[in-house]
Amino acid sequence: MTAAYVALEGGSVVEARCRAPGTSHGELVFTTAYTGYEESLTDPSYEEQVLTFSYPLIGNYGVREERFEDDRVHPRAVVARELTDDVAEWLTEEGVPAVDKLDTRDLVGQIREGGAMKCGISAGPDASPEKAKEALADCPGMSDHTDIGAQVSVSQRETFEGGDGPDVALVDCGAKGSITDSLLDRGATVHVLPYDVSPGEVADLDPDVLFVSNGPGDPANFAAAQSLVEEFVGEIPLAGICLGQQIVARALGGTTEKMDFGHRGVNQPVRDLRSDRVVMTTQNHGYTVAEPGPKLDVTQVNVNDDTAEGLESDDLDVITRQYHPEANPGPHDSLDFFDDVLAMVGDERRTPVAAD
Ligand SMILES: NC(=O)CC[C@H](N)C(=O)O
Repeated sequence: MTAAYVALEGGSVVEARCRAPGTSHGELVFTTAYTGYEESLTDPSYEEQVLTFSYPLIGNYGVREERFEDDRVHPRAVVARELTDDVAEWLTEEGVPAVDKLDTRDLVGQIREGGAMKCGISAGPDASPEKAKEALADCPGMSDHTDIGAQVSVSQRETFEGGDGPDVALVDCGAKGSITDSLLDRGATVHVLPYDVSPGEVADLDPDVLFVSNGPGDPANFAAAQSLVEEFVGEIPLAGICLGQQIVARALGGTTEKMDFGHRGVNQPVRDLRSDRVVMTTQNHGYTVAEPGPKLDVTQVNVNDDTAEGLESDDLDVITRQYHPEANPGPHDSLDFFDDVLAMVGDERRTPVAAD
């Protein structure tokens, strides 16, 4: 068995088996999702993180490109109890180190106790505990990645023609492909814009909706997208998913903070405060909105810890979600979010979550 080592903040080093060689580091986080590894591993929100799967067997239904959310793997390394050959080969081709045959239950327990932590990984024929520790010592904190948007965004506008629906300007801070697909499915035309697009370029486009995507890292490091929201709020309907919700909140006078270990999985319960309906949601975030600010109402909360899951303003035409209504992976219970976003165009806005 080719060796691998995972060095953790605090000094411990865990021995593992190499499934894809290399040296890497990142913020060690875990997802409890038991399916959807193809989607999670290609989700740009995991940029600069090392993803641990708490579910013990990853890869048992192969690797299919049609499930990918982007054209490359985003976590800097992958940790699981057991990775199949299919996934090991894929990650080897992608140059993303992967390790298995370690006690992921213990690792997840440590992250829950100590919070998301930095780690260093050394895997392959030349692997050593020292190399893993050196990689850990070089690991920046998540908030130190001050221009992380540049690593995941399109560099110029890409337009996807839809039907007769509205024109959506999607600010790509690391967008999952399923967000564009969900809008196209509803007849919208989607203009995918760089994360640092100027207000002038958006004004020239004259979209019907400004939509801020999900993405990696600290929302405080997306100043350009925040300025866009400040510029266009009240002029154009605004939507946001995950990082997008955090950026919109910050732009409208709210605050964000880092969570201990975040929410990552496909069964996070969310209560809509107006209908009292609870839906299961897909989540992947380590920051959260602490204060929504004076202009936004918290309309949905996480049942487990009461954090803000939905923010809205009827007056300003703003709807955002902290979770991932586009699913992929996970439940489809919240796909109607996209109907609600498009319904802000014109006068026919519906109640965001219908009571049963
Ligand atoms: N999925 C996302 O958009 C993640 C948002 C942000 N990077 C966080 O960790 O909170």
